[in-house]
Amino acid sequence: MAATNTTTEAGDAPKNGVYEDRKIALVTGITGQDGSYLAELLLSKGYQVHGIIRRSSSFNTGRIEHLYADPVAHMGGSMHLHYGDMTDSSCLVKIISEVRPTEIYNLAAQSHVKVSFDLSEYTANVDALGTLRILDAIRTCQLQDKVKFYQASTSELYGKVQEIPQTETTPFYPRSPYGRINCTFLLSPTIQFDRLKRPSLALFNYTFLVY
Ligand SMILES: Nc1nc2c(ncn2[C@@H]2O[C@H](COP(=O)(O)OP(=O)(O)O[C@H]3O[C@H](CO)[C@@H](O)[C@H](O)[C@@H]3O)[C@@H](O)[C@H]2O)c(=O)[nH]1
Repeated sequence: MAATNTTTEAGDAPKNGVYEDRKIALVTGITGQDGSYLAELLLSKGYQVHGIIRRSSSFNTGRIEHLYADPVAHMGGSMHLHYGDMTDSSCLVKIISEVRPTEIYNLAAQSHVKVSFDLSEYTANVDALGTLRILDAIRTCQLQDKVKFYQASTSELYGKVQEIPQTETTPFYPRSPYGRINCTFLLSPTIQFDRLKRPSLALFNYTFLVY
């Protein structure tokens, strides 16, 4: 896998401060199940897609290799990968300032419920603080009025469900560190950025609730 730092098109200065004509998406968790499907969809819609991936000694790009124009050389096309980590604020600021995305999709997560009991501190660091780091990076790059932000959430918010089916008004009842951490960051964009366009979706195996 060759992670690139391509910023030529993405880093173009906005005309009169307007970014809306550009379709540049930054996807965290792009190597995951949902991130890879999202990247595929965005590319099919003509987006330039930038993904943040963690360094790994074993290959972790199996789900997105077909999205390169040249899958053998891992090059070409509209997908660009950047090494980064949700626990590293400086790399998030650097990537966002270089890419200057018009849309950010935060799908990176320690998403395994059982593992969230075993690694609760790490899960909170990546899932909750990682989200705050992205939001802070958007503000540091002064993009809060220009970027649309999407936060992936989870049906684990409802853990011990209080009503069936769940709706936007169903009370949360998380029963795992993963679910509880998702409750925390679901509220954080509201607190930090009144003006940020920020849909948050609880993902229900591909049925979506929009907040
Ligand atoms: N860059 C970066 N990526 C990370 C980090 N930690 C985890 N990731 C990435 O986050 C992705 C998680 O992928 P999966 O484990 O396959 O999870 P998923 O099923 O796609 O989960 C997504 O959907 C869930 C709901 O269906 C969400 O609840 C979850 O938060 C996530 O967005 C992977 O690409 C993983 O490498 C990190 O610190 N840095």
